[in-house]
Amino acid sequence: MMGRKALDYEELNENVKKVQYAVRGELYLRASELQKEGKRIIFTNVGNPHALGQKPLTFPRQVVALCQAPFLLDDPNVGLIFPADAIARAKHYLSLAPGGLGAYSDSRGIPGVRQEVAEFIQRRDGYPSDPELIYLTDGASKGVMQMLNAIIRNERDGILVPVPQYPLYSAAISLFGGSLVPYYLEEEANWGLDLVSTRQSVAEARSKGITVRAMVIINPGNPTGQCLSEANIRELLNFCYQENLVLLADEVYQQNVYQDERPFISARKVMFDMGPPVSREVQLISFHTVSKGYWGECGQRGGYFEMTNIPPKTVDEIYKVASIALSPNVPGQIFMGLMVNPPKPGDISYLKYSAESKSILESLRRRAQIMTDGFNSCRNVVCNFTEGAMYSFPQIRLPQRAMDVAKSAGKAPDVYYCLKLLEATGISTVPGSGFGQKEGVFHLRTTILPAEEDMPAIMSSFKKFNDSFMEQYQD
Ligand SMILES: Cc1ncc(COP(=O)(O)O)c(CN[C@@H]2CONC2=O)c1O
Repeated sequence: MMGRKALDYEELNENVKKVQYAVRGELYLRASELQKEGKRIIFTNVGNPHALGQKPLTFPRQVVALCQAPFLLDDPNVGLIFPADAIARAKHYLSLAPGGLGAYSDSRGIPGVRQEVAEFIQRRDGYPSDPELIYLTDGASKGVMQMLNAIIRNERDGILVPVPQYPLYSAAISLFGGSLVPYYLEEEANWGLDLVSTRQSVAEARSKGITVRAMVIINPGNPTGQCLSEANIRELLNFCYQENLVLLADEVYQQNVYQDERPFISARKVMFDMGPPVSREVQLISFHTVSKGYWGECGQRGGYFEMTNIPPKTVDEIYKVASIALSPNVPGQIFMGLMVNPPKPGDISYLKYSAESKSILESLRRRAQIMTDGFNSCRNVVCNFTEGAMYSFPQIRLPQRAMDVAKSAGKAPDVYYCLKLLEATGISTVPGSGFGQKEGVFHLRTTILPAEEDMPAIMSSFKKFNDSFMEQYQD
């Protein structure tokens, strides 16, 4: 009888078996089953704009199409189909990528594209940025995982993560064998940050022998949608300075802002505005992606992280690890270059690019309002407005009887509710338990991405389900 094999379940790395990732968890799997049975499913579980009908921006696709098929550039009719600035840009990127899109690039990404990212950051923040400290990655996820892997040494290393949080963080911390140290966002304060309770969380972790090493902020927030004010970010930077924490600033939704009171401001800009000692001492990693914003190019897997105040020897180690994967995907890098360096006023494609972008962003803003109002029209639902990002995270107040029935079915109350919602309406959401929430309080996360014309019908379908659910289970 042969002994167990390395890839038998029982023999797997325990960290692999422990890891959870709710965005594609039980609800998603059930929704996929129902879809196979022919039920119409509205997949609002993932912030995946093009999967819900959003059209890609024209200019980037024109440039990448020409980069993917450079023989088109030799066609005498190419100018009849592609605008001159797309042709010029494609030639520019092909000159930056020796061997074209089929060749590995530098493990940190194409230098010329990293230069474009540095110039974008300089324009955005008003402070110099060094392309040598910017690494292009296969989506922001890979950058986040690489940095967490570098920081976590063992299970006594803690990472401060906002709760509710985007489960990439809990999953990666678990996978790398570290400890998640939660800091709770205050729903009643519009998902605001409470540093007093955060300090308590750090003190409690330290009393258990945890070394808190880094703090994650997600701004704008996922799933909560809040936008941090400049004052909030200053507070956080002072906190990281005092507690000697690395700040991991996840800013992938920086283009997705739907209110004017708190426009996006980067952690890096606030840090440099503060000046020394904070601007010299706090180690900061900032993340961005082409998956979000009004681009929504999730499948292209374009992302970057920028390192600030990181010692050269550490940068060398980060480079070494990046080299293991040889090269970030090259098309994704070109999408990143195009996103940070889009057509400018006067360019042939500027008007079209600007009109397309504006239309998407304005529609997202309207959809955020429609969804928030729809949830708040239900007597047992309370929903903060989606100030930014792409999600709505309503609190669902459930009758005790519903919670008892859920428990007897072996389900968390919000999982039970979301499964019933899915079966009744085809709306596929993620239960709040997948993001973390305070004890006894239940939420669901959906996206504001369904087509605007479908939104009213979706919200009335939700309200019809919710009201009948409440009637069925009222105490
Ligand atoms: C806060 C945050 N950071 C990073 C990522 C990863 O982005 P990349 O595509 O660049 O790897 C996501 C994706 N958001 C997931 C995907 O869709 N729904 C979500 O909650 C995210 O929400």
